Formats: sequence, C-alpha cells, structure tokens
Amino acid sequence: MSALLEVSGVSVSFDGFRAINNLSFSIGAAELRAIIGPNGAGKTTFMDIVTGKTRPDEGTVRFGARPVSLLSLSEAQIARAGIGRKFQRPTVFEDQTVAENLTMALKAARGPFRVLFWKETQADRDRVAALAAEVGLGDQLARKSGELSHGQKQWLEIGMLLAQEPRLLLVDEPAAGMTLAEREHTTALLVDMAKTRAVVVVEHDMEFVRRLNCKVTVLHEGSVLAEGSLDHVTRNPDVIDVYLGR
Ligand SMILES: Nc1ncnc2c1ncn2[C@@H]1O[C@H](COP(=O)(O)OP(=O)(O)OP(=O)(O)O)[C@@H](O)[C@H]1O
Repeated sequence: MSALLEVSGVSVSFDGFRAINNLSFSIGAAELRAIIGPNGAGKTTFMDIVTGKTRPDEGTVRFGARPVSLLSLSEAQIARAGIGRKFQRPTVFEDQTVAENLTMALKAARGPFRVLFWKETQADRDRVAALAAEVGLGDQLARKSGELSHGQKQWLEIGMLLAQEPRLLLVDEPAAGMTLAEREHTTALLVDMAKTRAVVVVEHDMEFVRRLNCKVTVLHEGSVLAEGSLDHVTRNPDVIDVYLGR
C-alpha cells in the first residue's frame, strides 16, 4: 500500500516540553487507522501538525500520491489539498436544514471566488441528497439541524466534510456521547468512508476501536509506542505499562 500521509522524524516542543518526539508513521490512501494513547500522548498535537495549526520544530510531513510537503502550506491550503478535520463537538448551523448545511459545505468547497457566482444546479441538489444518504440522513433533508440528535449532527458534519472530497479525514473521538445504535451507525460509516479515502480516528474508547477492526497506532510521549491490530498492541507489555501507569 503506498502512503498518502508520511510523517517522518517530527518533533515539536512547547516551552521546552517535547509534546511530539521524533514521530514517524504513515497512512495508506484507502485506510482506516485508529490512534490511541493516554492523555497528553500527543494525539491532538499530531492532528494540529497535519492540518497546519502547529508547525513542527523538526521533521517532514508529506501528503499525496505525488507527495508535497505540508509544512510550507497554510491551514486553508492544506484543507484544499484534501485534508479534512472533524472536531469532537459538532458545529452545524442549527437554524438551517440538513440540506442547507450540506449546500453551504458544497459551496465552500468550490472556493471563495466561485461562491460569488454560485447558482445551485440540479447536479448540486443531487449531490446534497447523495451526501445525506451516504451519512444516513437521506430522510432528514428538510429537517432543521437543531432538531437532530447528537449522533445525527455528527453525521451531518461528516457529510459536510465529505462535500469537500477530502482524501484524508481526521476524526476526533467520533463516538463520544453517542447511544449504542448511533455508535454502530458511526462505525459502519467510518469503515465505509475509508474504502475510498484515508480516515484517521483518534479515540479513547477501546470498545469502539475494537469495532473499527483496523490497524491501531499507540502514541505515548509524542512517539509511536506500538502499532498493529488492537489485540496485538494491547498484548504489548509497554502498552500495558503505559495504560496501567506502572
Ligand atoms: N499549545 C500548547 N502549549 C503548551 N503545551 C501544550 C500545547 N499543546 C499541547 N501541549 C502539551 O503537549 C502534550 C500533548 O498534548 P495533546 O493535547 O497533543 O495530547 P493528547 O494525546 O491529545 O491528549 P488528550 O487525550 O488528553 O486529548 C500535553 O502534555 C499538553 O499539555
């Protein structure tokens, strides 16, 4: 599998504290990957580096089939290059319908200048319907987003990110606060999305990670401590030590 994202020898310090320490790993083009690790392991900082919010002190981050360095790109350029990020809290426009939220995301994906001359076409309406169907909201298009359940809002936001056709999607704790049924739907959605793009899920909930049934990267003190199936990494004595704090 060729790498879509290649992080190599990356370090970053905050006031002398090394939050990311010589971090190296790669993600394939159509891969689902879970990143786990105790509090302070560097998971958020890793996502901040990939999306351009935090600049590393050392190392390289390369992205794409013909890799480009992300370190010279702005956050907006990185987003346009095909990297989307889903934060933990959903940020949909509650007064707008599901269709309106998705339409706005579709417009935004066209870039700032084309939005000025935007005229919604039938193809756009079809795309909005397809995005809603993809995330399981096909029958909710006319519903005000504020009326959706927490899980449905999260799926809507995922749909809005998909409107931008990302090649890599970073998702922060997608299962937090969801009911069991919502978690099952979210699992299926993430697995499905990763068939055609890379999806990286940062998650604390091991049961949810188990359901994802994917390769797991364990971070600790800003480096990769272990990598492999969940069973493989949870048998690793170093991982057990870190989680049990021995
Ligand atoms: N802007 C910052 N300034 C100072 N220290 C920071 C900053 N950002 C992160 N850190 C520190 O870097 C370390 C890694 O933090 P990070 O948030 O990446 O961990 P995490 O694995 O996401 O943790 P959690 O699971 O608790 O969200 C922590 O010790 C944190 O306090």
